Amino acid sequence: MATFLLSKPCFYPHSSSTHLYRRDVFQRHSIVKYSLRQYHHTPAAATVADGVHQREPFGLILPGAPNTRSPTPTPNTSSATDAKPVTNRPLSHQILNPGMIVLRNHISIRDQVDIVNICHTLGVGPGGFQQPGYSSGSKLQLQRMCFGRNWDPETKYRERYRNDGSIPPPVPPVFIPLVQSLIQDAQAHLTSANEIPLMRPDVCLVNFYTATGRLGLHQDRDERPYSIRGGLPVVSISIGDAGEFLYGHTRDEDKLQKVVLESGDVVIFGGKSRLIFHGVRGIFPNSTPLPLLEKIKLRPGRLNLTFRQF
Ligand SMILES: O=C(O)CCC(=O)C(=O)O
Ligand SMILES: [Fe+2]
Repeated sequence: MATFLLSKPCFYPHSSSTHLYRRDVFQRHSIVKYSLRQYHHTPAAATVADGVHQREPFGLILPGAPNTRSPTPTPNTSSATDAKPVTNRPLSHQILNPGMIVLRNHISIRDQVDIVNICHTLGVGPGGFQQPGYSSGSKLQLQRMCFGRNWDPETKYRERYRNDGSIPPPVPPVFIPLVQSLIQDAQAHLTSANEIPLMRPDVCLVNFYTATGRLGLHQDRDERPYSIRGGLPVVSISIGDAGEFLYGHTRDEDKLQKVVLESGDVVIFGGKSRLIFHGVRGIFPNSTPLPLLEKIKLRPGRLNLTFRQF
């Protein structure tokens, strides 16, 4: 039976290095239990006769075996006890703005695999991935699935049903403690925990960008006033290919700042940055870490989950 672990980083230095190492803190749960028992009873499949849109299932995991190539050899200068994090990137953080932080490499490869598995299973089911668009016919340059509440570029959170007649699955419960522990990790780096308040995620947008994917500059401002005015943070997890993320308190492209988000990175923006403008300018193709591709045949591209409290 497949298992599901959400491990969070642990802030204690390894005895022989300044790198920080993870500790697994959550119990393993069954992904099969979550994805199949809980969610696959959602509404009947849409048909053309209903006058609703058909949708091609979009899977995150490609058929076939994962990449079994061993990672590029690196000179082994360390002793046997001097273990390296699996992606060779240390845990670190960067405060980007008041109320906005990036936690680097905070999602373990094992958890990334489990997150991909959950999003794949739900993504091919009712309420799964589709390319959002406008009534004019123009489309966003990504595949998207919502958890908890339907969000549409025109009707925002107002329409319960999607154009294919389905409703989104709820936020998988196993994500809730993960998101909350990420917020707590962020708070530990701030002068005051109030800069990024704790929240309980009940909605999430799950985006998948292929090599040509992107997302225009926008604010996440459609959640309830309680959430927006309270500065309850958006917690954004990136997996797969790296992406160039733009942000700033302005729409002026020249004044925006940018940061490259890699697999396992987490951006949190709340408090004074809750309404920050942000977008994804592009994807760096073939930049998914090999240790991830050795465990799961993730489709080329970038997966991003943004959790919010509605
Ligand atoms: O993909 C990202 O990093 C950002 C996604 C985002 O801003 C959104 O879905 O609202
Ligand atoms: Fe956003």
